[in-house]
Amino acid sequence: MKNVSELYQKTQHPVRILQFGEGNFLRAFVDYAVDVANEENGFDGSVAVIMPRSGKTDRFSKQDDIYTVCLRGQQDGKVYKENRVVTSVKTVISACDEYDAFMALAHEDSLEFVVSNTTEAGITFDEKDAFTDCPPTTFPAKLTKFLYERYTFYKGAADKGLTMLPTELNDNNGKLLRDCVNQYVNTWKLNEGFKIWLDQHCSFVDTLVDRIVVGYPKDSIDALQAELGYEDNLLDQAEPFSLWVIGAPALASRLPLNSSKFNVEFTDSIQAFKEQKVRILNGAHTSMVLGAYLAGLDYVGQCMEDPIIRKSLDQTVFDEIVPTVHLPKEKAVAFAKAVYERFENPFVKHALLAISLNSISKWKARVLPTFKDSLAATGKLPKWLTYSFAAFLAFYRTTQAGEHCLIGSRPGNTYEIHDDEDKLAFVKEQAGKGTADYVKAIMARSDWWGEDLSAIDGFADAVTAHLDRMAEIGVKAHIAELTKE
Ligand SMILES: NC(=O)c1ccc[n+]([C@@H]2O[C@H](COP(=O)([O-])OP(=O)(O)OC[C@H]3O[C@@H](n4cnc5c(N)ncnc54)[C@H](O)[C@@H]3O)[C@@H](O)[C@H]2O)c1
Ligand SMILES: O=P(O)(O)OC[C@@H](O)[C@@H](O)[C@H](O)[C@H](O)CO
Repeated sequence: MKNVSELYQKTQHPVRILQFGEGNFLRAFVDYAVDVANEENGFDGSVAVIMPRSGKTDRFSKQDDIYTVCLRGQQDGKVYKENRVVTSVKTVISACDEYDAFMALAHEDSLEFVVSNTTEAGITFDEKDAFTDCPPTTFPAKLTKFLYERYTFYKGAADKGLTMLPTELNDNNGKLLRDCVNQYVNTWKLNEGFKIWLDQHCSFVDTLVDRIVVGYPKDSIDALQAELGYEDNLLDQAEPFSLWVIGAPALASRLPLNSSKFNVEFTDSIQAFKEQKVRILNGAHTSMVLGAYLAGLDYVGQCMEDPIIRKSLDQTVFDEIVPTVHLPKEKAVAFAKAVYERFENPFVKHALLAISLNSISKWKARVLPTFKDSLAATGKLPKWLTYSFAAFLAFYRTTQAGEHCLIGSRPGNTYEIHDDEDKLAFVKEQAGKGTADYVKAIMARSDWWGEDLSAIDGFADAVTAHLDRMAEIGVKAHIAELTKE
């Protein structure tokens, strides 16, 4: 079978976008949108991708950076199927191994935008980074060096400033990125002219993204390749739904990515979109998947078909999450119902284990604010969100280490637990203690949660009781029991 790159060729467009992150999400979202906009809207742009962490780029170069995005799902009550060969990626460069090539991109006359998705762990400041490092470790440090190179090369020209569009799911991602860059500028004592250029001619915009991307579909790849008639080792699978909310209405004309296949909303008020999406969609994922996995399920679609897990999700979403969303109730309910249809998508298998990655920072960002609002509004611990913390603790509880991960177990198999290594080391240390001590030790990590969760009245006892009951009758039976309370 021929490779996709033997059948398709890269389109030639000036590099308008620098992209930090080579992951599945950006390739099925931004690069896909650019590809469509080149065809439909005359965007005339290509993307230079930077791999922010160490790793090889040869899997991209072997295919001349070309790959297929396979969208599968329901739209307007009909089955939607699209196979699009994306040719908008001009190059993929490793910031670590090809530092000079990375810096040379700062001289590209046509460059206008910087997009990123480095996960919620990526936008951060590390005091150990030095200006002389080539490259420094964090994404914001690399970006600061890149911007400085551009400023120097173009002698501070006003029209060479860049617009940063981070897509990480952190709150106020644009501001967060700007703050990190400013911290590097100050720590590295970069010159006043650069500071002014950064302030006046560059901008950092908050954005919110929404599309379920499952990446390379290991289970169905043979059938997909047979259908396509070629081999594609970078194939990326996702749902048809797309939404990119960009917090700068003035960008609409410069970034014509809205098309018949991709939705972009330019608005001044991004926060309402963000709260609704992160609390309902991501919150539903994070509060459901760890317990559902321990109960024997593997994919989101299976959870939607399982009467017990489905009922637990209904009660979590409609009784506990939706009432905390600061939007008219009908709107939040309608959004939740649409999310359910996306979770039910029979064509895209979203693995619970994929969603389990980094559950500590996810529970903090995606569930804790809802938990606290619900507690404040009702004066009671929300039953399901309390249970979700216990499910997280049950999923993480193991003393067995693997390579850069922990090894957990459920009846019938073991599984890998991936999170920050220092967090996993602490969990492993505490896991062998008595249940109440294990719960308190994790809850007391204010540096993980932003506060000491064991200080919340009754929370530690309630979570301990859930863990005891799960151990006694099994996770599935415990969930079933809770649905009847
Ligand atoms: N997959 C989805 O459905 C989806 C949808 C919306 C948003 N997202 C967001 O996109 C992010 C990536 O998802 P993905 O599916 O592309 O995963 P992926 O594993 O395919 O890619 C992860 C990317 O993040 C980079 N990265 C990871 N840790 C980093 C760090 N500490 N510093 C710098 N770069 C780092 C990697 O180099 C890679 O480019 C997720 O965190 C999620 O918040 C994903
Ligand atoms: O991609 P992650 O690992 O940060 O989170 C898992 C899912 O909750 C997430 O990918 C959603 O599917 C996505 O945010 C939908 O837009």
